[in-house]
Amino acid sequence: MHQVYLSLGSNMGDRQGNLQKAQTLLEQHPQINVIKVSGDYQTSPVGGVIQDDFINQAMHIETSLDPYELLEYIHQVESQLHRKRLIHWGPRTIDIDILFFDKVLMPDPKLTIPHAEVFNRLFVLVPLVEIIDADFYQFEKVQKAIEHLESNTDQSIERVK
Ligand SMILES: Nc1ncnc2c1ncn2[C@@H]1O[C@H](COP(=O)(O)OP(=O)(O)OP(=O)(O)O)[C@@H](O)[C@H]1O
Ligand SMILES: Nc1nc2c(c(=O)[nH]1)N=C(CO)CN2
Repeated sequence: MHQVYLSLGSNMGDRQGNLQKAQTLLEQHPQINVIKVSGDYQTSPVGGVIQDDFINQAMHIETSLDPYELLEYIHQVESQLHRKRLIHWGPRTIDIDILFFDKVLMPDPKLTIPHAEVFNRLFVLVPLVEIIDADFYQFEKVQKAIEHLESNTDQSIERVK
Protein backbone atom coordinates (compact mmCIF):
# COMPACT_ATOMS: atom_id res chain seq x y z
CA MET A 1 0.00 0.00 0.00
CA HIS A 2 1.19 3.51 -0.81
CA GLN A 3 1.41 6.08 1.98
CA VAL A 4 -0.07 9.38 0.81
CA TYR A 5 -0.57 12.78 2.44
CA LEU A 6 -3.29 15.08 1.11
CA SER A 7 -4.09 18.72 1.78
CA LEU A 8 -7.76 19.74 1.71
CA GLY A 9 -9.24 23.22 1.72
CA SER A 10 -12.63 24.88 1.39
CA ASN A 11 -13.75 28.53 1.46
CA MET A 12 -17.26 28.42 -0.01
CA GLY A 13 -20.56 27.35 1.55
CA ASP A 14 -20.49 24.95 4.51
CA ARG A 15 -16.70 24.65 4.66
CA GLN A 16 -16.47 21.97 7.37
CA GLY A 17 -19.38 20.09 5.78
CA ASN A 18 -17.54 20.11 2.43
CA LEU A 19 -14.42 18.66 4.05
CA GLN A 20 -16.50 15.97 5.75
CA LYS A 21 -18.21 15.07 2.45
CA ALA A 22 -14.83 14.86 0.70
CA GLN A 23 -13.61 12.47 3.41
CA THR A 24 -16.74 10.32 3.05
CA LEU A 25 -16.24 10.11 -0.73
CA LEU A 26 -12.57 9.19 -0.31
CA GLU A 27 -13.54 6.48 2.22
CA GLN A 28 -16.08 5.08 -0.26
CA HIS A 29 -13.35 4.13 -2.73
CA PRO A 30 -12.52 0.42 -2.27
CA GLN A 31 -8.79 1.08 -2.77
CA ILE A 32 -8.47 3.99 -0.31
CA ASN A 33 -8.19 3.80 3.48
CA VAL A 34 -8.25 7.01 5.47
CA ILE A 35 -5.69 6.58 8.25
CA LYS A 36 -5.59 9.93 10.02
CA VAL A 37 -7.14 13.38 9.64
CA SER A 38 -5.75 16.56 11.22
CA GLY A 39 -7.81 19.16 13.01
CA ASP A 40 -9.55 21.89 11.03
CA TYR A 41 -7.64 25.15 10.69
CA GLN A 42 -9.17 28.49 9.74
CA THR A 43 -6.60 30.25 7.52
CA SER A 44 -6.37 33.59 5.75
CA PRO A 45 -6.28 33.33 1.93
CA VAL A 46 -2.82 33.11 0.38
CA GLY A 47 -1.99 34.15 -3.18
CA GLY A 48 -3.37 37.63 -3.72
CA VAL A 49 -7.03 36.90 -4.59
CA ILE A 50 -9.43 38.70 -2.21
CA GLN A 51 -11.68 35.97 -0.88
CA ASP A 52 -13.07 34.44 2.32
CA ASP A 53 -10.96 32.52 4.84
CA PHE A 54 -10.39 28.83 4.21
CA ILE A 55 -10.77 25.83 6.43
CA ASN A 56 -7.75 23.60 5.77
CA GLN A 57 -6.80 20.15 6.96
CA ALA A 58 -4.33 17.37 6.15
CA MET A 59 -5.13 13.69 5.66
CA HIS A 60 -3.01 10.53 5.66
CA ILE A 61 -4.41 7.83 3.39
CA GLU A 62 -3.22 4.42 2.21
CA THR A 63 -4.03 3.37 -1.32
CA SER A 64 -3.20 0.77 -3.95
CA LEU A 65 -4.05 3.29 -6.71
CA ASP A 66 -1.13 4.76 -8.64
CA PRO A 67 -0.62 8.56 -8.43
CA TYR A 68 -2.54 9.30 -11.66
CA GLU A 69 -5.46 7.04 -10.69
CA LEU A 70 -5.61 8.77 -7.32
CA LEU A 71 -5.58 12.23 -8.98
CA GLU A 72 -8.40 11.13 -11.28
CA TYR A 73 -10.51 10.01 -8.31
CA ILE A 74 -9.71 13.28 -6.48
CA HIS A 75 -11.03 15.20 -9.50
CA GLN A 76 -14.23 13.11 -9.33
CA VAL A 77 -14.62 13.97 -5.65
CA GLU A 78 -14.04 17.67 -6.41
CA SER A 79 -16.65 17.67 -9.17
CA GLN A 80 -19.17 15.86 -6.95
CA LEU A 81 -18.72 18.74 -4.51
CA HIS A 82 -19.51 21.16 -7.35
CA ARG A 83 -15.97 22.47 -7.55
CA LYS A 84 -15.68 24.83 -10.52
CA ARG A 85 -12.32 25.91 -11.91
CA LEU A 86 -13.09 29.61 -12.43
CA ILE A 87 -10.24 31.64 -10.95
CA HIS A 88 -6.69 30.40 -10.46
CA TRP A 89 -6.16 30.29 -6.69
CA GLY A 90 -9.73 31.61 -6.30
CA PRO A 91 -12.66 30.54 -4.07
CA ARG A 92 -13.64 26.87 -4.09
CA THR A 93 -16.00 24.45 -2.33
CA ILE A 94 -13.15 21.97 -2.14
CA ASP A 95 -9.54 21.66 -3.20
CA ILE A 96 -7.61 18.44 -2.71
CA ASP A 97 -3.88 18.35 -3.39
CA ILE A 98 -1.50 15.41 -3.21
CA LEU A 99 1.40 16.55 -1.02
CA PHE A 100 3.48 13.37 -0.79
CA PHE A 101 3.06 9.93 -2.37
CA ASP A 102 5.45 7.52 -0.62
CA LYS A 103 8.81 9.20 -1.11
CA VAL A 104 8.29 9.63 -4.83
CA LEU A 105 9.78 12.65 -6.63
CA MET A 106 7.74 13.38 -9.75
CA PRO A 107 8.23 16.63 -11.70
CA ASP A 108 5.32 16.11 -14.17
CA PRO A 109 3.35 19.44 -14.36
CA LYS A 110 0.12 17.39 -14.53
CA LEU A 111 1.09 15.87 -11.20
CA THR A 112 4.06 17.30 -9.34
CA ILE A 113 5.04 15.38 -6.22
CA PRO A 114 5.86 16.66 -3.68
CA HIS A 115 3.29 19.38 -4.43
CA ALA A 116 5.12 22.44 -5.77
CA GLU A 117 3.70 24.85 -3.18
CA VAL A 118 4.06 22.67 -0.10
CA PHE A 119 7.17 24.44 1.12
CA ASN A 120 5.67 27.95 1.30
CA ARG A 121 2.21 27.25 2.64
CA LEU A 122 1.75 27.39 6.38
CA PHE A 123 -1.87 26.23 5.92
CA VAL A 124 -0.47 23.01 4.42
CA LEU A 125 2.45 22.45 6.80
CA VAL A 126 0.82 23.03 10.18
CA PRO A 127 -1.94 20.39 9.69
CA LEU A 128 0.57 18.04 8.01
CA VAL A 129 2.99 18.12 10.94
CA GLU A 130 0.08 17.22 13.25
CA ILE A 131 -0.50 13.84 11.56
CA ILE A 132 2.75 12.84 9.88
CA ASP A 133 4.25 9.38 10.64
CA ALA A 134 7.62 9.23 12.40
CA ASP A 135 9.14 7.38 9.43
CA PHE A 136 7.92 10.00 7.00
CA TYR A 137 9.09 12.80 9.23
CA GLN A 138 12.69 11.84 8.35
CA PHE A 139 12.07 12.21 4.58
CA GLU A 140 14.41 15.05 3.58
CA LYS A 141 11.64 16.82 1.62
CA VAL A 142 9.52 16.92 4.76
CA GLN A 143 12.42 18.16 6.85
CA LYS A 144 13.03 20.94 4.33
CA ALA A 145 9.38 21.96 4.47
CA ILE A 146 9.38 22.01 8.28
CA GLU A 147 12.44 24.28 8.32
CA HIS A 148 10.28 26.79 6.46
CA LEU A 149 7.68 26.74 9.23
CA GLU A 150 9.93 28.77 11.51
CA SER A 151 10.59 31.56 9.00
CA ASN A 152 6.99 31.71 7.79
CA THR A 153 4.98 33.75 10.25
CA ASP A 154 2.95 36.08 8.01
CA GLN A 155 -0.04 33.78 7.40
CA SER A 156 -2.81 33.73 9.97
CA ILE A 157 -3.85 30.23 11.04
CA GLU A 158 -6.06 29.10 13.93
CA ARG A 159 -7.18 25.61 14.90
CA VAL A 160 -10.98 25.57 15.04
CA LYS A 161 -11.66 21.83 15.59
N1 LIG B 1 0.41 17.36 -6.36
C1 LIG B 1 -0.68 17.71 -7.03
N2 LIG B 1 -1.93 17.52 -6.47
C2 LIG B 1 -3.05 17.87 -7.14
N3 LIG B 1 -3.05 18.41 -8.39
C3 LIG B 1 -1.86 18.62 -8.97
C4 LIG B 1 -0.63 18.28 -8.32
N4 LIG B 1 0.40 18.60 -9.16
C5 LIG B 1 -0.13 19.10 -10.27
N5 LIG B 1 -1.49 19.12 -10.19
C6 LIG B 1 -2.34 19.60 -11.28
O1 LIG B 1 -2.84 20.88 -10.98
C7 LIG B 1 -4.03 21.04 -11.74
C8 LIG B 1 -4.79 22.25 -11.30
O2 LIG B 1 -5.23 22.09 -9.98
P1 LIG B 1 -6.22 23.13 -9.39
O3 LIG B 1 -7.37 23.31 -10.31
O4 LIG B 1 -6.51 22.72 -7.98
O5 LIG B 1 -5.30 24.45 -9.46
P2 LIG B 1 -5.51 25.80 -8.78
O6 LIG B 1 -6.59 25.71 -7.80
O7 LIG B 1 -5.66 26.84 -9.82
O8 LIG B 1 -4.13 25.97 -8.00
P3 LIG B 1 -3.48 24.94 -6.95
O9 LIG B 1 -2.92 23.77 -7.72
O10 LIG B 1 -2.40 25.72 -6.30
O11 LIG B 1 -4.56 24.49 -5.98
C9 LIG B 1 -4.73 19.70 -11.53
O12 LIG B 1 -5.64 19.43 -12.55
C10 LIG B 1 -3.55 18.72 -11.56
O13 LIG B 1 -3.38 18.15 -12.84
N1 LIG C 1 -5.45 29.87 3.23
C1 LIG C 1 -5.53 29.30 2.02
N2 LIG C 1 -5.22 30.02 0.92
C2 LIG C 1 -5.31 29.44 -0.30
C3 LIG C 1 -5.71 28.08 -0.44
C4 LIG C 1 -6.03 27.36 0.73
O1 LIG C 1 -6.38 26.16 0.69
N3 LIG C 1 -5.93 27.99 1.94
N4 LIG C 1 -5.78 27.52 -1.66
C5 LIG C 1 -5.45 28.20 -2.75
C6 LIG C 1 -5.48 27.54 -4.06
O2 LIG C 1 -4.79 26.39 -4.09
C7 LIG C 1 -5.05 29.61 -2.71
N5 LIG C 1 -4.99 30.15 -1.39
